[in-house]
Amino acid sequence: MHKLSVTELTKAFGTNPVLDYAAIECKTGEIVSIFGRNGTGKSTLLKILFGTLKADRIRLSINDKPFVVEEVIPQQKIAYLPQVSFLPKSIKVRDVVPLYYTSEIKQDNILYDPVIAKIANTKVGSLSMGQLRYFELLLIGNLSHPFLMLDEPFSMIEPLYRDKIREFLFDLKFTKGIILTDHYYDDVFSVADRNLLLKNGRLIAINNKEDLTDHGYLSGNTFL
Ligand SMILES: Nc1ncnc2c1ncn2[C@@H]1O[C@H](COP(=O)(O)OP(=O)(O)OP(=O)(O)O)[C@@H](O)[C@H]1O
Repeated sequence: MHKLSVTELTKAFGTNPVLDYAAIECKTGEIVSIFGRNGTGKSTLLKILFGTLKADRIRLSINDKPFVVEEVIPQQKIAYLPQVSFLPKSIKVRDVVPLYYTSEIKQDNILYDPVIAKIANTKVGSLSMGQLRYFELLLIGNLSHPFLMLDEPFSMIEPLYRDKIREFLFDLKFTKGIILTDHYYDDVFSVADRNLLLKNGRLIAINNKEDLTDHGYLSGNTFL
C-alpha cells in the first residue's frame, strides 16, 4: 500500500496564477479524478507531479515521508500518460513494446491482450484513436510505478474502447493509486472513487453532477 500526498502546490505563469495552495492525496486502490474547465491547470498539475514542470511551491510526501519532486522520475514513483500521443508513428505495435519492457513476460502481457494481438503488425500511425489510446495506456499502466496519472484517457475515444479502458483501470487500481483528469464526466464518475474539481487554483471535493453544476463546470441543461 502506497500513499501520495501533495500540499501547498502553487504555480503561476507570469501574471497568470494557475495553482494556489492546491492539495491532493491518492492511495493504492484508489482512482481520484480531477475535473476542471479548460485552462484551469489540470495538465499543469499533472506535469508538476511527474516532474517535467517546476512548481513555484510544493510539498510532496510518499508514504508519509517528505519526497523531493525531482526524484519522482529517477525513482520511478509516478507513471504519466500525457494528453497528446507520444509514440513514433512509423513503428509497428509489436516493435514498440520491447522499447518499454525487456522482460518477455511483461511484453507478452501486452502483446497477448486480445485488442493488441489483433493490431500487433499495424504501424502506430495507422491505429484508430481508440486503439492508440488503449495501447498507450497498457504501455504506461503496466510499468511498476506505484502511482499512475492519466491526462484525458477517455477523450475523443469511441465507447467500445472507453469500456476497455475502464475495465483496465478497475484491474489496475488494486496495485496502484491512480489520478486522472477528463471532461467525459460519465466515464470518470463510473471509475473514480473520489472526485475533485480544480477551481480558482484549489481542488474542491465533488460528490455528483449536481456539485459540478453548482460550481459552474456543467450547465443545468446537462441533465435534460
Ligand atoms: N508553458 C506555459 N506557459 C505559459 N502558460 C501556460 C503554460 N502551460 C499552460 N499555461 C497556461 O496555464 C493555464 C492552465 O493550462 P493547463 O493546460 O494546465 O489547463 P487544463 O486545465 O489542462 O486545460 P484543458 O482542459 O484545456 O486541457 C492556461 O491558462 C494555459 O494557457
